[in-house]
Amino acid sequence: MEGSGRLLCILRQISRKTPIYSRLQKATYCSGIKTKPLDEVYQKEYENIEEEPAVQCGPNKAERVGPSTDTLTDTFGRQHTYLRISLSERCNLRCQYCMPENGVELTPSQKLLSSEEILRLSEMFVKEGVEKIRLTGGEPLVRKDVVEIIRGLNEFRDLGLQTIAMTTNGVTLARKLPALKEAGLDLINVSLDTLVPAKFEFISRRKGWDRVIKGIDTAIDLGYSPVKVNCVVMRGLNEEEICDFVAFTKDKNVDIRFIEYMPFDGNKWNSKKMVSYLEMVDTIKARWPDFSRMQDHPNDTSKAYHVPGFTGQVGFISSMSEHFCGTCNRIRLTADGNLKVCLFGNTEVSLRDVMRASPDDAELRDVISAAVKRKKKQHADYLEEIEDFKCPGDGMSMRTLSTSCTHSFTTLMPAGIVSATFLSTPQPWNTQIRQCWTGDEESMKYWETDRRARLAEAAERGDIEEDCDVTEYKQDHDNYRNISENISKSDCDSLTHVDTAGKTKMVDVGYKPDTVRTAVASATIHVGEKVFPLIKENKMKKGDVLSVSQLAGIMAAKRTSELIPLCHNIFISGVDVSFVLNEENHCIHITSSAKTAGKTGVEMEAIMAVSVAAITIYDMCKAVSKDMVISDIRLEQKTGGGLTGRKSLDIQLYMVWVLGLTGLKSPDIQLYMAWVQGLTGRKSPDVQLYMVLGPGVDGAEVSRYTFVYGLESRV
Ligand SMILES: Nc1nc2c(ncn2[C@@H]2O[C@H](COP(=O)(O)OP(=O)(O)OP(=O)(O)O)[C@@H](O)[C@H]2O)c(=O)[nH]1
Ligand SMILES: C[S@@+](CC[C@H](N)C(=O)[O-])C[C@H]1O[C@@H](n2cnc3c(N)ncnc32)[C@H](O)[C@@H]1O
Ligand code: SF4
Ligand code: SF4
Repeated sequence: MEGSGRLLCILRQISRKTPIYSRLQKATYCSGIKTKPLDEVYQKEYENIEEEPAVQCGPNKAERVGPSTDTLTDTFGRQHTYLRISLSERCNLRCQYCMPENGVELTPSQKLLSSEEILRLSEMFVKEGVEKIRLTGGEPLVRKDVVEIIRGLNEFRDLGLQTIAMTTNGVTLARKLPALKEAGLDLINVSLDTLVPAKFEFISRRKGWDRVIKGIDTAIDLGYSPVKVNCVVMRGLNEEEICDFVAFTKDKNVDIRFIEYMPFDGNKWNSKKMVSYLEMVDTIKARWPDFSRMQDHPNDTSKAYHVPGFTGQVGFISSMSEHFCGTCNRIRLTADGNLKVCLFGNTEVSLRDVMRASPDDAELRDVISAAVKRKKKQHADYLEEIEDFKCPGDGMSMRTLSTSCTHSFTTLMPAGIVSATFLSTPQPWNTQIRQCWTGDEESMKYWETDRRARLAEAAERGDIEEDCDVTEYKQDHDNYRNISENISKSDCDSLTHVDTAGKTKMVDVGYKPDTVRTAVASATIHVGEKVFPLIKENKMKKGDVLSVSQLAGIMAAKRTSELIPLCHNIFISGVDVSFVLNEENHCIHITSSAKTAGKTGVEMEAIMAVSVAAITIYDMCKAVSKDMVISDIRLEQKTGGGLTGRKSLDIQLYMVWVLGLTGLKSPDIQLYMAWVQGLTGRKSPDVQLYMVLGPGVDGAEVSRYTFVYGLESRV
């Protein structure tokens, strides 16, 4: 709807929502060109309009919830009644999808907004029609004057401010929330991406899971309802926890909001890591078929759902697959005082400079109005620029890729019976994630360098928040060390493939018991500077190099016995191939893991997988350059084999759970682990856990414990 039609619509909205006629004095044409005051031109129409239900108007069907003035109305008729203020650029976590490991470059403190400046700007925004202010960041709670700021905002209720909200990582929430509430905080959103403490540490590169849970519980205890919990879902990292998170809403009044992973500068986003809203709904419906949609609130970013009978609810923030720009009512203020009219927009205008130059609000209003009028219709333009972004129509291919991820477990719940399939290998969890979290070189480096030293450095820099226990960060991380440290080098004392007469023979493994065996292999292909960017940006004419090579590797592993003469044909229960791109050296590191439950090992399959994946990369890229070198094909580690294997399992534990978790919790597993550690003298013993779960036992819960301890578990 263009011109006067849209304007009429706006007028209808305003008449419905705004009893104060004077607000109309400031309204202008939606084209953004300043014109005569509305009362002169459209008085007649205004008078003829009766109150009526919400009208969706304009090409974007903008829903007006608030009576913001023209200053905050954009050219698409969207009224911006929701201001998000970043209180700090700093953060006490380093979530991989959000911040680089060493944090962001910090603005000098004199350039940051003081609390007085934040309050002055807020007051002006509220006078212009902002009804909701959300404090965010960085991490808002690292700001020392946060309580004073909320107290100051609370003074603006009479001016029209209805809601003061905060989004926090929750690490220090439990302690600070009573004061925040007393100062006037109405709503709280807490971010939590995993229910597995050790995984939390991997994702956020800091400890603190238990603190966040405590923060959520404190918020519930203090009467916040619902407490919204934000979970960014990333394939290969936490997607398998979606149902666990839904189960979390069974008895807790929380609103779990699954967020589609969004691309931001340098956060290594790629479409394969993104799990779309519809895919998540499918996953949940497979377990709870009556999982259903609820009524959304206007302007909500999330689509509300629930499992009937559950206390809490679920939401999906589908910024990528189904954007909600049409009803956008948000603007943002950065910690250094820039106004950002769109989360994805590049344009920012400094309100700080205008404000510091003049005590008069009029100039500020003009600058804000001009910026709001420049706001684009939606962020799709930005997404189209991201070559890797594909609409979730191709969700199937994403799903296909994810099925090769060996560490993930599925929790299958046919009515009343709990069973779970655990495919994790007996390595510390971080190694498993490293294999699955493809292409993330930064994470690889992180685990490979001495984190204690780096944490001490961070503490010295003051990067770690004052009230976070630094000593906690410095704790020994032995638990997470790669198990390969503990596996002695293969004792090649005899060559079993050659018989005494020097002829070849296939070793009879018939007498060996079936045991679970895993192998990890790696290879490197140096592709050179011409080819590297084409692979990285997925621009190779022949197709998606990494996806094709991944499939080639997996297929090759399955056919190893046909190609290597004396190899046994074994049943492979899982195989995964992943890649890490090394920009500096223009090479790709390929890792594979293979798994079987049989009489002989799977290292040949793992080695085959990386070899063929490397050759396939060569094949896909040879038209661009033939200067590629495949090197360093090797076995990284091998586990399993029971008492007859060279790198034998330390122990197999059998456990039976029939009475639910009351009788068996994390400490029990800890106890067993201590016992096995004592028995074997190894810090990370190689343990296979067989579990028989009875009805009423939460398989997912049990799996979390075993996952944390890096146990191989079979149910
Ligand atoms: N596209 C887009 N996504 C946003 C915007 N604001 C928040 N989000 C998404 O919503 C997620 C959760 O943000 P929160 O800080 O909890 O805020 P919120 O969802 O607006 O909170 P409510 O006020 O409870 O609706 C973010 O991680 C983003 O993914 C926005 O302006 N545009
Ligand atoms: C940037 S954080 C700031 C507030 C606070 N530090 C926190 O983590 O809640 C606000 C929200 O943005 C989400 N977020 C950050 N990076 C994201 C990304 N790449 N994709 C989707 N959501 C993201 C976070 O999970 C969090 O819920
Ligand atoms: S806690 Fe929030 S601001 Fe900090 S790194 Fe994580 S998402 Fe980003
Ligand atoms: S991307 Fe921009 S326009 Fe779209 S909802 Fe977010 S802030 Fe609004």
